Amino acid sequence: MERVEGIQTAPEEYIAFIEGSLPAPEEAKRVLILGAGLAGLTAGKLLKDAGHDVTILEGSDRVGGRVYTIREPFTEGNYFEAGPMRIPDYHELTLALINQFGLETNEFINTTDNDLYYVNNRLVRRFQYEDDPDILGFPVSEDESGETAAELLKSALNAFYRLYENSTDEEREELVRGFEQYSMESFLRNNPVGRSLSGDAVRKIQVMLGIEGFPELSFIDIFRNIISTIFGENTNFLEITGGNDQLPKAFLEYLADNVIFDRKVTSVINGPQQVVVQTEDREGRIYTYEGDVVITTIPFSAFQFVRVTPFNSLSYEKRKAIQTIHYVSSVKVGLEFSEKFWERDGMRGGSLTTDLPIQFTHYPSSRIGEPGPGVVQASYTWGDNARLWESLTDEQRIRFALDFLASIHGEYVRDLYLGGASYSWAQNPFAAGCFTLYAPNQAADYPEIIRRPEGRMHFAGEHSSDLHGWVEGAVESGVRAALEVNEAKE
Ligand SMILES: Cc1cc2nc3c(=O)[nH]c(=O)nc-3n(C[C@H](O)[C@H](O)[C@H](O)COP(=O)(O)OP(=O)(O)OC[C@H]3O[C@@H](n4cnc5c(N)ncnc54)[C@H](O)[C@@H]3O)c2cc1C
Ligand SMILES: O=C(O)C(=O)Cc1ccccc1
Repeated sequence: MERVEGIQTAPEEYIAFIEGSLPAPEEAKRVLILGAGLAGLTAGKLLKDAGHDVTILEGSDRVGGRVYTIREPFTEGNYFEAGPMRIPDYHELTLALINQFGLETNEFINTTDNDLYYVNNRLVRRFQYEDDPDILGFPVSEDESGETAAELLKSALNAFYRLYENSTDEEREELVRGFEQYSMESFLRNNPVGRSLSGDAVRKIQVMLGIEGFPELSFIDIFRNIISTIFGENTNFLEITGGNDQLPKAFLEYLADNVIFDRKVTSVINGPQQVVVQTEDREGRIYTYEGDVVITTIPFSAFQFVRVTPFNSLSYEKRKAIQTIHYVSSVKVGLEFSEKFWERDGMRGGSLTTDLPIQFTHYPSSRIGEPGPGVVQASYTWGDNARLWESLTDEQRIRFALDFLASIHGEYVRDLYLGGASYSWAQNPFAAGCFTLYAPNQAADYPEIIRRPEGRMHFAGEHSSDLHGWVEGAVESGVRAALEVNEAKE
């Protein structure tokens, strides 16, 4: 499935702002930025470069937010990405930042013909499955047999896909409004513009394309953010060699004087003359900061614990969006082994897809062929599937993930196991979820409501972009909010 042109592309001039600078402002402002994730760091750097007085208040003790590379307890420089692992090579703003900071990248090998599928107790390779799409035993209907999940999905989406691809921006807005009522599952089962699929064909798509975790969520948002990207046939991905946390850390070198850690924001006074932000540190000590404007990048899930006054300084719609925007959960488990056994099993990058609770396993794309220990992202789950793992302790997640890997690669891998780590984003109070995916009936009106400034408050973060769940969405929103503040007249 090709990526639809115009999806996931930021405004052209944003690259110029990142590579150059914002236009000179009429007057410098005191800017308070809430959150030192990629949105806050991007906005902070642009506004500092433009001459504003920037303070970034971060609740945790590190920059990066959902960009989080876990390095303990792994050995020899190994790590696993608890957050982003892959950057599409057309996410130009993210690539511009990576290049600006001189960071090295390597291909993230998202899929190979050797990919493993372990479904309905059958273990096959991708080339075998593509040769015989019924090999995994989904009881699809007669006219649905002989088609892979991607082919079934493409046939069901084609009409909408063509409509969307050949539409102007205005026509796309109408399309979004016309189709926002559909969940992924309802669209596929009762297709308003094309082929409807049986429940078992939908199940095959959900398992094989990993969206079984959230079939009840917005068809439009899943189409825009997953289908034409991750499963786009010609999407190439990259990763930052040595860990994706090097991008936020590179920002910190430049913004060290502007970021204040251990400052959990508890309230914002969005006043007519200025803003006042109150924070707490881990010992409960209160710190208050004054500014001319505030940019909040705090995920709207966690933002519900921040008191904003005067109450009417935020509109009813904004408060409704803060309270009702949907966040998907996610849990990842990384396991280190003394040998890269997976390479002997033909896995050099690529993935395992399974109906077992681990859902997705991703094999390393770097240090391939080098002797010594390696870390496998043994489990990556979204939505309902992630909730299974949230119920477990770190040790239980590691043990279950090891059990499932051993059932696929052989019991001998247990003897090679060195150590592991897991991470649940729903259990991080500064994220309270993994990323935004709209529920039905949110895709048309929410974008404008979420991102529009109100009073002296500006809103950035992946939730405020149309690239939900991507670093690119965070960066794009940081540029937009910085531009708004830079141009705002007092
Ligand atoms: C599991 C997972 C996998 C992902 N995979 C990919 C991928 O492969 N490719 C990709 O491009 N993107 C991926 N993403 C999405 C990407 O990580 C996010 O879109 C992006 O990092 C969000 O950046 P942000 O600045 O909007 O938010 P965040 O990174 O969440 O930053 C918000 C900041 O605010 C801080 N904060 C929160 N509450 C408070 C408070 N009350 N007071 C003070 N500070 C506070 C947080 O600590 C955080 O530092 C993934 C995300 C997850 C979780
Ligand atoms: O690439 C990934 O793993 C992501 O998390 C990106 C993403 C974005 C939106 C929905 C699902 C996955």
